[in-house]
Amino acid sequence: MSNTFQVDLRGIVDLLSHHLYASPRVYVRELLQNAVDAITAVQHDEQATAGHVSIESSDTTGDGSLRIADNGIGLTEEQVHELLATIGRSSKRDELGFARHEFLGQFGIGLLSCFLVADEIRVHTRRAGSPAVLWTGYADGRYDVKPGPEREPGTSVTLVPRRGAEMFLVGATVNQLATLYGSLLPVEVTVDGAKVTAGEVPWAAGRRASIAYAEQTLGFTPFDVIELNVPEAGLTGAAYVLPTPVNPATRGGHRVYLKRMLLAEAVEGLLPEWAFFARCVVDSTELRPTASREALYDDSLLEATREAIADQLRGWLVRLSSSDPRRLAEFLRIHHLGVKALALHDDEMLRLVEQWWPMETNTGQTTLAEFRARHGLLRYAATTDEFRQLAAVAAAQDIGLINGGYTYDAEIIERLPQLDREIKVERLEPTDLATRFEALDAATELRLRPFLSAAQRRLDRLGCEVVVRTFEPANLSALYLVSRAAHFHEEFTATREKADDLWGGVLDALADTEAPERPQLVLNHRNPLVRRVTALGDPDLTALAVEALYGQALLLGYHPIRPADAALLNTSFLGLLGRAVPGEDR
Ligand SMILES: Nc1ncnc2c1ncn2[C@@H]1O[C@H](COP(=O)(O)OP(=O)(O)OP(=O)(O)O)[C@@H](O)[C@H]1O
Repeated sequence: MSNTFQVDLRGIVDLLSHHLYASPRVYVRELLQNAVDAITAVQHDEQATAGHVSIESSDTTGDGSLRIADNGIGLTEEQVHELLATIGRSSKRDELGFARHEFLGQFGIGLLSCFLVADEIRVHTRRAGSPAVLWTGYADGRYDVKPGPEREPGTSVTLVPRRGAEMFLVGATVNQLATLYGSLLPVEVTVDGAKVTAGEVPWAAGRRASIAYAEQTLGFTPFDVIELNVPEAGLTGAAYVLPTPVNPATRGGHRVYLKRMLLAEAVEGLLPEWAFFARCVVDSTELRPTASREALYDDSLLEATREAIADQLRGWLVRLSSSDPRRLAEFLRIHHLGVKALALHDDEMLRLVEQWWPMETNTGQTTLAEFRARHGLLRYAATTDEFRQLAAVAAAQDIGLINGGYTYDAEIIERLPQLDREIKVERLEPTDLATRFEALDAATELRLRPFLSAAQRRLDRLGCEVVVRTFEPANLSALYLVSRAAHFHEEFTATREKADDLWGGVLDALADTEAPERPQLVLNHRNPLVRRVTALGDPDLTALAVEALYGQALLLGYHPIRPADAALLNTSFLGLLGRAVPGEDR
């Protein structure tokens, strides 16, 4: 024996309201959609008069109910039984069950959303050539059908509000919702007699109208407007470039219309992540909604559309670079983070950054292209700290240096040879500069030996090696240089000290057997103060001065100050102050 499933309507309505639809407000959208589809259907059938949808809110009906009337195709009694009373049945699918292209609806559940705000739905309908029918559906799952009063072909749906949902049916709310969802519909819609449809899509009405639309609906005056056109998705629209920076991690949503009915105001997935600098408003005839009609169905067409829009945005940037570089520079000032993120995997964007984005160098702000033209290669410091340490010394020795420490910059520089094998890139490390330091002559070296060993004794416990060299600029007294290996070793030792026995054992097994070079304090013998310090006769004062130079070099290079360093800075400062202030202790 075969039986038929029973459906508990209350359960279904509960499911829809809590899990499918974001808010009961969507009932206006579903009703509008049915009315527009009915008009579309009649326009396909015969030579029809202009379609019209009129909504009367509870302000006009006066009895708390809402009525929406269309002059669409209407239903016969047989269709009423089949379509209105069967959940999931829709006239908008073809024999194979695919959504028919010309309609907005497809799932056969839209009318149910009215039960989110109504206890009772009355549908008064007539198909041309058939008698009028009155169908009444109740929230508890019952419905009845009887002959209705005479009327023109078409349908009117009346909602009797549920207790507590009356506010969804009042004029102001209904007007706001009909405008939100339906203002671009190709069929005229009125609410309590006032027209809410605009006719033309705003991005087709010229640049000025398009900008005014962005100001009104998106709340900003765009930096620029890019026209969008993706024929395979039947998509037209505009991408509005944001006039202020946004966090690349926050995903911007886009305003999407499907067949001129608003899908949602913050749809994700329409643009690739890198294009966070644009907000789009688009209308598509081919993209599909999810059943909630609040998001786009993620299929291969959406993917192809995303790529096509990405191409159009990329094309805009490239065009700007050739036709209006100053405007491009302005754009980059606002959105450089996004463009740089994109440059990490997109050659065109990489070229754009190389040509147009000014980076910090030790000879001022210049683009990578200019830098390369001047210095022959791209020499960079990988962190801002390293750059600060090296910039002045490198400049004094006529070595150009780029600060690769800002977000993405080092990766961008490293990726450039992939674009053009002619481009040479070199990472400069603090210790690389040591080779440019000149050794002292033998006599001076000999003379400084006692000073050096005293200084070394003083700094041994801090794990630092003291050397004296001559280098430019002369006004720089001392540099603290840490190689990458030494830097790693410092971190490693700190971890080993904190680790428990088991983990410590593992770390020991990993440790390099050879001790790495120690950090160096390089004193500059070209600096007059350093010369005087090396010539001091007083051992206590020498020690204080060496410690002060060490501390100053740490600070200059933005090195981390360990507790031992802080203690040393403190004693040397107070010691020197003690020496400098005249008078006897009392
Ligand atoms: N105003 C109307 N005029 C004519 N037929 C209508 C009207 N409203 C509903 N119908 C009929 O009732 C059927 C069911 O409507 P319902 O809104 O539940 O689903 P749908 O519009 O087919 O799909 P979706 O769930 O995607 O909205 C429709 O397919 C349509 O045939």
